[in-house]
Amino acid sequence: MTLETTVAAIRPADEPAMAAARELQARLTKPAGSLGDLEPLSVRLAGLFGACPPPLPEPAAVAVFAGDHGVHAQRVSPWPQEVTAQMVANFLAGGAVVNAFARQSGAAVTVVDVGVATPLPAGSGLISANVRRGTRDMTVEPALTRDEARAAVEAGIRVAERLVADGAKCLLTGDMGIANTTPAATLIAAFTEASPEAVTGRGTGIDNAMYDHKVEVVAAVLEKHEPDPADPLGVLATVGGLEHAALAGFILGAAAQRVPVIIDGVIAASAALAAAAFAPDAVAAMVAGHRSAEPGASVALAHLGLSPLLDLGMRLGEGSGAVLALPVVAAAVRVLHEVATFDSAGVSEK
Ligand SMILES: O=C(O)c1ccc[n+]([C@@H]2O[C@H](COP(=O)([O-])O)[C@@H](O)[C@H]2O)c1
Ligand SMILES: Cc1cc2nc[nH]c2cc1C
Repeated sequence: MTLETTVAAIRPADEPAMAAARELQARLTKPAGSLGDLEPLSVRLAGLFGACPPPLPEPAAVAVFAGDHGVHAQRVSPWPQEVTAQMVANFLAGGAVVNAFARQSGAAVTVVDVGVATPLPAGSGLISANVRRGTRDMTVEPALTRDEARAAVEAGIRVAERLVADGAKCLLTGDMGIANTTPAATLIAAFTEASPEAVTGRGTGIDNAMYDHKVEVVAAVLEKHEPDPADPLGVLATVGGLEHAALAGFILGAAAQRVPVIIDGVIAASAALAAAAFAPDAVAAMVAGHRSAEPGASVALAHLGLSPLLDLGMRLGEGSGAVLALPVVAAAVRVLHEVATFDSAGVSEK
Protein backbone atom coordinates (compact mmCIF):
# COMPACT_ATOMS: atom_id res chain seq x y z
CA MET A 1 0.00 0.00 0.00
CA THR A 2 1.02 3.60 -0.44
CA LEU A 3 1.62 5.95 2.47
CA GLU A 4 -1.82 7.51 1.98
CA THR A 5 -3.77 4.22 1.79
CA THR A 6 -1.87 2.89 4.80
CA VAL A 7 -2.67 6.00 6.87
CA ALA A 8 -6.32 5.77 5.79
CA ALA A 9 -6.49 2.13 6.98
CA ILE A 10 -5.42 2.97 10.55
CA ARG A 11 -8.38 2.92 12.95
CA PRO A 12 -8.75 3.74 16.66
CA ALA A 13 -8.56 0.99 19.27
CA ASP A 14 -11.74 -1.08 19.72
CA GLU A 15 -13.43 0.08 22.95
CA PRO A 16 -15.68 -3.00 23.51
CA ALA A 17 -12.64 -5.31 23.19
CA MET A 18 -10.78 -3.18 25.73
CA ALA A 19 -13.78 -3.27 28.10
CA ALA A 20 -13.92 -7.08 27.73
CA ALA A 21 -10.21 -7.36 28.57
CA ARG A 22 -10.62 -5.14 31.66
CA GLU A 23 -13.57 -7.21 32.78
CA LEU A 24 -11.65 -10.48 32.27
CA GLN A 25 -8.60 -9.10 34.13
CA ALA A 26 -10.90 -8.38 37.11
CA ARG A 27 -12.07 -12.04 37.21
CA LEU A 28 -8.64 -13.71 36.99
CA THR A 29 -7.19 -15.46 40.07
CA LYS A 30 -4.91 -12.64 41.25
CA PRO A 31 -5.42 -9.42 43.17
CA ALA A 32 -6.55 -6.61 40.86
CA GLY A 33 -3.55 -4.62 39.60
CA SER A 34 -1.02 -7.21 40.78
CA LEU A 35 0.45 -7.61 37.28
CA GLY A 36 1.29 -3.91 37.12
CA ASP A 37 1.98 -2.62 33.61
CA LEU A 38 1.09 -6.00 32.05
CA GLU A 39 -2.61 -5.42 32.75
CA PRO A 40 -3.08 -2.19 30.76
CA LEU A 41 -0.81 -3.67 28.08
CA SER A 42 -3.14 -6.67 27.69
CA VAL A 43 -6.09 -4.27 27.46
CA ARG A 44 -4.36 -2.18 24.76
CA LEU A 45 -3.51 -5.31 22.73
CA ALA A 46 -7.13 -6.46 22.90
CA GLY A 47 -8.20 -3.01 21.68
CA LEU A 48 -5.72 -3.18 18.80
CA PHE A 49 -6.80 -6.68 17.73
CA GLY A 50 -10.50 -5.89 18.20
CA ALA A 51 -11.35 -8.91 20.40
CA CYS A 52 -10.45 -10.42 23.77
CA PRO A 53 -8.20 -12.30 24.12
CA PRO A 54 -5.91 -11.05 21.35
CA PRO A 55 -3.55 -13.62 19.77
CA LEU A 56 -0.18 -14.44 21.32
CA PRO A 57 2.59 -12.39 19.62
CA GLU A 58 4.03 -15.52 17.97
CA PRO A 59 5.70 -15.83 15.56
CA ALA A 60 7.44 -12.45 15.95
CA ALA A 61 9.74 -10.75 13.45
CA VAL A 62 12.32 -8.00 13.99
CA ALA A 63 13.30 -5.92 10.94
CA VAL A 64 16.67 -4.18 11.14
CA PHE A 65 16.66 -1.16 8.78
CA ALA A 66 20.17 0.02 7.86
CA GLY A 67 21.22 3.40 6.47
CA ASP A 68 24.06 5.92 6.40
CA HIS A 69 24.16 9.65 7.08
CA GLY A 70 25.74 12.62 5.35
CA VAL A 71 25.95 14.36 8.72
CA HIS A 72 28.65 11.82 9.65
CA ALA A 73 31.03 14.24 7.87
CA GLN A 74 30.43 16.69 10.77
CA ARG A 75 32.19 14.29 13.21
CA VAL A 76 29.17 13.48 15.37
CA SER A 77 30.17 9.81 15.82
CA PRO A 78 33.57 8.30 16.60
CA TRP A 79 32.93 5.29 14.34
CA PRO A 80 33.80 5.04 10.63
CA GLN A 81 30.81 4.92 8.30
CA GLU A 82 31.75 1.53 6.85
CA VAL A 83 30.78 -0.08 10.20
CA THR A 84 27.14 0.17 9.04
CA ALA A 85 27.76 -2.21 6.10
CA GLN A 86 30.05 -4.41 8.19
CA MET A 87 27.35 -4.82 10.85
CA VAL A 88 24.79 -5.67 8.13
CA ALA A 89 27.06 -8.57 7.17
CA ASN A 90 27.28 -9.52 10.86
CA PHE A 91 23.44 -9.52 11.19
CA LEU A 92 23.15 -11.71 8.10
CA ALA A 93 25.75 -14.13 9.51
CA GLY A 94 23.83 -14.31 12.81
CA GLY A 95 26.68 -12.91 14.89
CA ALA A 96 25.29 -9.65 16.30
CA VAL A 97 23.67 -9.07 19.71
CA VAL A 98 20.22 -8.85 18.09
CA ASN A 99 20.71 -12.31 16.59
CA ALA A 100 21.65 -13.80 19.96
CA PHE A 101 18.72 -12.09 21.71
CA ALA A 102 16.35 -13.14 18.90
CA ARG A 103 17.37 -16.77 19.32
CA GLN A 104 16.68 -16.36 23.06
CA SER A 105 13.23 -14.74 22.51
CA GLY A 106 12.17 -16.77 19.47
CA ALA A 107 12.01 -13.87 16.98
CA ALA A 108 13.09 -14.06 13.32
CA VAL A 109 15.58 -11.41 12.14
CA THR A 110 15.13 -9.66 8.78
CA VAL A 111 17.73 -7.16 7.54
CA VAL A 112 16.79 -4.33 5.16
CA ASP A 113 19.24 -2.10 3.28
CA VAL A 114 17.24 1.12 2.92
CA GLY A 115 20.21 3.48 2.58
CA VAL A 116 23.64 1.98 3.28
CA ALA A 117 26.47 3.94 1.62
CA THR A 118 28.65 0.91 0.87
CA PRO A 119 27.32 -1.40 -1.88
CA LEU A 120 26.16 -4.68 -0.33
CA PRO A 121 26.12 -8.04 -2.12
CA ALA A 122 22.57 -9.26 -2.86
CA GLY A 123 21.47 -12.61 -1.45
CA SER A 124 22.07 -14.14 1.98
CA GLY A 125 18.57 -13.02 3.01
CA LEU A 126 19.14 -9.27 2.73
CA ILE A 127 16.12 -7.24 1.58
CA SER A 128 17.55 -4.68 -0.86
CA ALA A 129 15.45 -1.51 -0.78
CA ASN A 130 18.23 1.06 -1.07
CA VAL A 131 16.76 4.49 -1.81
CA ARG A 132 20.14 6.24 -1.97
CA ARG A 133 23.62 5.47 -0.65
CA GLY A 134 23.30 7.53 2.50
CA THR A 135 21.56 10.85 3.13
CA ARG A 136 22.97 14.27 2.25
CA ASP A 137 24.64 16.32 4.98
CA MET A 138 21.68 18.06 6.64
CA THR A 139 23.92 20.83 7.99
CA VAL A 140 24.34 21.89 4.33
CA GLU A 141 21.07 20.89 2.58
CA PRO A 142 17.97 18.74 3.24
CA ALA A 143 19.00 15.15 4.00
CA LEU A 144 16.51 13.77 1.47
CA THR A 145 14.04 14.96 -1.14
CA ARG A 146 10.38 14.42 -0.30
CA ASP A 147 10.28 11.67 -2.96
CA GLU A 148 13.23 9.89 -1.36
CA ALA A 149 11.65 10.14 2.09
CA ARG A 150 8.37 8.78 0.71
CA ALA A 151 10.21 5.90 -1.03
CA ALA A 152 11.85 4.96 2.29
CA VAL A 153 8.52 5.19 4.21
CA GLU A 154 6.85 2.98 1.59
CA ALA A 155 9.75 0.49 1.72
CA GLY A 156 9.06 0.17 5.46
CA ILE A 157 5.34 -0.31 4.84
CA ARG A 158 6.12 -3.10 2.35
CA VAL A 159 8.40 -4.89 4.84
CA ALA A 160 5.63 -4.81 7.47
CA GLU A 161 3.12 -6.15 4.93
CA ARG A 162 5.47 -8.93 3.85
CA LEU A 163 6.32 -10.07 7.39
CA VAL A 164 2.63 -10.15 8.39
CA ALA A 165 1.72 -12.00 5.16
CA ASP A 166 4.40 -14.53 6.11
CA GLY A 167 2.67 -15.09 9.46
CA ALA A 168 4.16 -12.59 11.93
CA LYS A 169 1.77 -11.73 14.76
CA CYS A 170 4.10 -9.11 16.24
CA LEU A 171 6.64 -6.80 14.59
CA LEU A 172 9.74 -5.39 16.28
CA THR A 173 11.79 -2.39 15.13
CA GLY A 174 15.54 -2.57 14.58
CA ASP A 175 18.05 -0.08 13.17
CA MET A 176 21.70 0.18 12.19
CA GLY A 177 23.38 3.35 10.99
CA ILE A 178 26.55 5.03 12.17
CA ALA A 179 25.65 8.65 13.16
CA ASN A 180 21.90 7.93 13.18
CA THR A 181 21.40 9.22 16.75
CA THR A 182 21.97 12.75 15.38
CA PRO A 183 18.96 12.74 12.98
CA ALA A 184 16.99 10.86 15.68
CA ALA A 185 17.64 13.78 18.06
CA THR A 186 16.67 16.40 15.44
CA LEU A 187 13.46 14.51 14.60
CA ILE A 188 12.52 14.31 18.29
CA ALA A 189 13.20 18.03 18.77
CA ALA A 190 11.17 18.83 15.63
CA PHE A 191 8.13 16.78 16.69
CA THR A 192 8.14 17.58 20.44
CA GLU A 193 9.66 21.10 20.40
CA ALA A 194 12.11 19.96 23.11
CA SER A 195 15.50 21.72 23.14
CA PRO A 196 18.59 20.27 21.41
CA GLU A 197 20.19 19.75 24.86
CA ALA A 198 17.17 17.74 26.06
CA VAL A 199 17.17 15.32 23.12
CA THR A 200 20.84 14.87 22.25
CA GLY A 201 22.71 11.95 23.76
CA ARG A 202 26.07 10.25 23.57
CA GLY A 203 25.08 7.67 20.95
CA THR A 204 27.67 4.92 20.69
CA GLY A 205 29.66 6.67 23.46
CA ILE A 206 31.25 10.07 22.74
CA ASP A 207 33.46 12.34 24.81
CA ASN A 208 32.41 15.74 26.17
CA ALA A 209 33.92 17.71 23.28
CA MET A 210 32.12 15.63 20.63
CA TYR A 211 28.90 15.78 22.67
CA ASP A 212 28.97 19.60 22.88
CA HIS A 213 29.61 19.75 19.12
CA LYS A 214 26.74 17.29 18.45
CA VAL A 215 24.31 19.54 20.38
CA GLU A 216 25.47 22.48 18.23
CA VAL A 217 24.94 20.45 15.04
CA VAL A 218 21.38 19.51 16.11
CA ALA A 219 20.63 23.16 16.97
CA ALA A 220 22.09 24.44 13.67
CA VAL A 221 20.12 21.92 11.60
CA LEU A 222 16.85 22.87 13.32
CA GLU A 223 17.57 26.55 12.81
CA LYS A 224 18.46 26.07 9.14
CA HIS A 225 15.47 23.96 8.08
CA GLU A 226 12.76 25.02 10.59
CA PRO A 227 10.96 21.65 10.18
CA ASP A 228 7.16 21.86 10.49
CA PRO A 229 5.79 19.05 12.74
CA ALA A 230 2.46 19.24 10.88
CA ASP A 231 4.32 18.02 7.74
CA PRO A 232 5.90 14.71 8.84
CA LEU A 233 7.17 13.82 5.35
CA GLY A 234 8.90 17.20 5.17
CA VAL A 235 10.44 16.68 8.63
CA LEU A 236 11.74 13.21 7.68
CA ALA A 237 13.16 14.59 4.43
CA THR A 238 14.92 17.65 5.84
CA VAL A 239 16.28 16.40 9.18
CA GLY A 240 15.72 12.62 9.14
CA GLY A 241 17.35 9.51 7.78
CA LEU A 242 16.43 6.66 5.48
CA GLU A 243 16.13 4.08 8.29
CA HIS A 244 14.11 6.57 10.37
CA ALA A 245 11.69 7.08 7.46
CA ALA A 246 11.48 3.33 6.75
CA LEU A 247 10.80 2.65 10.44
CA ALA A 248 7.99 5.22 10.39
CA GLY A 249 6.48 3.30 7.46
CA PHE A 250 7.05 -0.04 9.20
CA ILE A 251 5.17 1.21 12.29
CA LEU A 252 2.32 2.57 10.12
CA GLY A 253 2.21 -0.76 8.24
CA ALA A 254 1.89 -2.66 11.54
CA ALA A 255 -0.86 -0.31 12.77
CA ALA A 256 -2.81 -0.59 9.49
CA GLN A 257 -2.78 -4.40 9.88
CA ARG A 258 -3.67 -4.17 13.60
CA VAL A 259 -0.47 -5.98 14.56
CA PRO A 260 1.50 -4.77 17.61
CA VAL A 261 4.90 -3.22 16.96
CA ILE A 262 7.51 -3.19 19.73
CA ILE A 263 9.52 0.04 19.61
CA ASP A 264 13.25 -0.37 20.36
CA GLY A 265 15.45 2.66 21.16
CA VAL A 266 15.88 6.30 20.26
CA ILE A 267 15.87 5.80 16.47
CA ALA A 268 12.59 3.86 16.55
CA ALA A 269 11.14 6.35 19.05
CA SER A 270 11.89 9.21 16.65
CA ALA A 271 10.25 7.23 13.84
CA ALA A 272 7.25 6.54 16.09
CA LEU A 273 6.77 10.31 16.48
CA ALA A 274 6.70 10.62 12.68
CA ALA A 275 4.21 7.72 12.44
CA ALA A 276 1.97 9.39 15.05
CA ALA A 277 2.16 12.67 13.14
CA PHE A 278 0.95 10.86 9.99
CA ALA A 279 -1.74 8.91 11.87
CA PRO A 280 -2.41 9.64 15.58
CA ASP A 281 -4.28 6.32 15.97
CA ALA A 282 -1.06 4.45 15.10
CA VAL A 283 -0.03 4.88 18.76
CA ALA A 284 -2.54 2.13 19.64
CA ALA A 285 -0.26 -0.40 17.89
CA MET A 286 2.95 0.75 19.64
CA VAL A 287 4.51 -0.98 22.63
CA ALA A 288 7.63 0.68 24.07
CA GLY A 289 10.07 -2.19 24.56
CA HIS A 290 12.62 -0.44 26.76
CA ARG A 291 13.94 2.90 27.95
CA SER A 292 17.10 3.62 25.95
CA ALA A 293 19.83 5.55 27.79
CA GLU A 294 19.56 8.21 25.05
CA PRO A 295 17.63 11.12 26.62
CA GLY A 296 15.68 11.76 23.42
CA ALA A 297 14.05 8.35 23.69
CA SER A 298 12.40 9.28 27.00
CA VAL A 299 11.28 12.64 25.57
CA ALA A 300 9.71 10.88 22.57
CA LEU A 301 8.00 8.13 24.60
CA ALA A 302 6.55 10.69 27.03
CA HIS A 303 5.21 12.70 24.07
CA LEU A 304 3.54 9.53 22.74
CA GLY A 305 2.15 8.62 26.20
CA LEU A 306 4.03 5.29 26.23
CA SER A 307 5.83 3.80 29.23
CA PRO A 308 8.67 1.40 28.47
CA LEU A 309 8.49 -2.21 29.69
CA LEU A 310 12.20 -2.60 30.49
CA ASP A 311 14.77 -0.12 31.84
CA LEU A 312 18.19 -1.73 31.61
CA GLY A 313 20.36 1.24 30.63
CA MET A 314 20.81 -0.21 27.14
CA ARG A 315 21.79 1.94 24.13
CA LEU A 316 22.73 -0.53 21.41
CA GLY A 317 19.94 -0.33 18.83
CA GLU A 318 19.62 -3.19 16.30
CA GLY A 319 16.23 -3.99 17.87
CA SER A 320 17.98 -5.50 20.90
CA GLY A 321 15.73 -3.89 23.55
CA ALA A 322 12.55 -4.68 21.63
CA VAL A 323 13.56 -8.32 21.30
CA LEU A 324 14.25 -8.54 25.05
CA ALA A 325 10.77 -7.13 25.74
CA LEU A 326 9.00 -9.67 23.50
CA PRO A 327 8.59 -12.36 26.23
CA VAL A 328 7.06 -9.70 28.51
CA VAL A 329 4.51 -8.81 25.82
CA ALA A 330 3.79 -12.51 25.27
CA ALA A 331 3.29 -13.02 29.02
CA ALA A 332 0.81 -10.12 29.18
CA VAL A 333 -1.31 -11.79 26.48
CA ARG A 334 -0.87 -15.34 27.80
CA VAL A 335 -2.48 -14.29 31.08
CA LEU A 336 -5.74 -13.57 29.21
CA HIS A 337 -5.61 -17.00 27.54
CA GLU A 338 -4.56 -19.27 30.38
CA VAL A 339 -5.17 -17.90 33.86
CA ALA A 340 -8.23 -19.33 35.64
CA THR A 341 -11.05 -17.11 36.90
CA PHE A 342 -12.17 -17.05 40.56
CA ASP A 343 -15.33 -18.89 39.49
CA SER A 344 -13.67 -21.61 37.39
CA ALA A 345 -10.93 -22.33 39.96
CA GLY A 346 -13.19 -22.11 43.01
CA VAL A 347 -11.06 -19.41 44.64
CA SER A 348 -12.87 -17.16 47.14
CA GLU A 349 -13.01 -13.42 46.46
CA LYS A 350 -12.44 -10.78 49.10
O1 LIG B 1 18.73 2.32 20.24
C1 LIG B 1 19.28 3.30 20.80
O2 LIG B 1 18.69 4.00 21.62
C2 LIG B 1 20.71 3.61 20.41
C3 LIG B 1 21.44 4.49 21.20
C4 LIG B 1 22.76 4.75 20.85
C5 LIG B 1 23.32 4.15 19.72
N1 LIG B 1 22.59 3.31 18.95
C6 LIG B 1 23.18 2.65 17.75
O3 LIG B 1 24.45 3.20 17.51
C7 LIG B 1 24.54 3.72 16.18
C8 LIG B 1 24.43 5.23 16.19
O4 LIG B 1 25.26 5.83 17.16
P1 LIG B 1 26.08 7.14 16.75
O5 LIG B 1 26.87 7.48 17.98
O6 LIG B 1 26.98 6.71 15.62
O7 LIG B 1 25.07 8.15 16.35
C9 LIG B 1 23.40 3.11 15.42
O8 LIG B 1 23.82 1.96 14.74
C10 LIG B 1 22.36 2.80 16.48
O9 LIG B 1 21.69 1.59 16.21
C11 LIG B 1 21.30 3.03 19.29
C1 LIG C 1 29.97 -2.19 16.74
C2 LIG C 1 28.64 -1.49 16.63
C3 LIG C 1 27.47 -2.26 16.68
C4 LIG C 1 26.23 -1.61 16.59
N1 LIG C 1 24.97 -2.04 16.60
C5 LIG C 1 24.15 -1.00 16.48
N2 LIG C 1 24.87 0.09 16.38
C6 LIG C 1 26.17 -0.22 16.46
C7 LIG C 1 27.32 0.55 16.41
C8 LIG C 1 28.56 -0.08 16.50
C9 LIG C 1 29.80 0.75 16.47
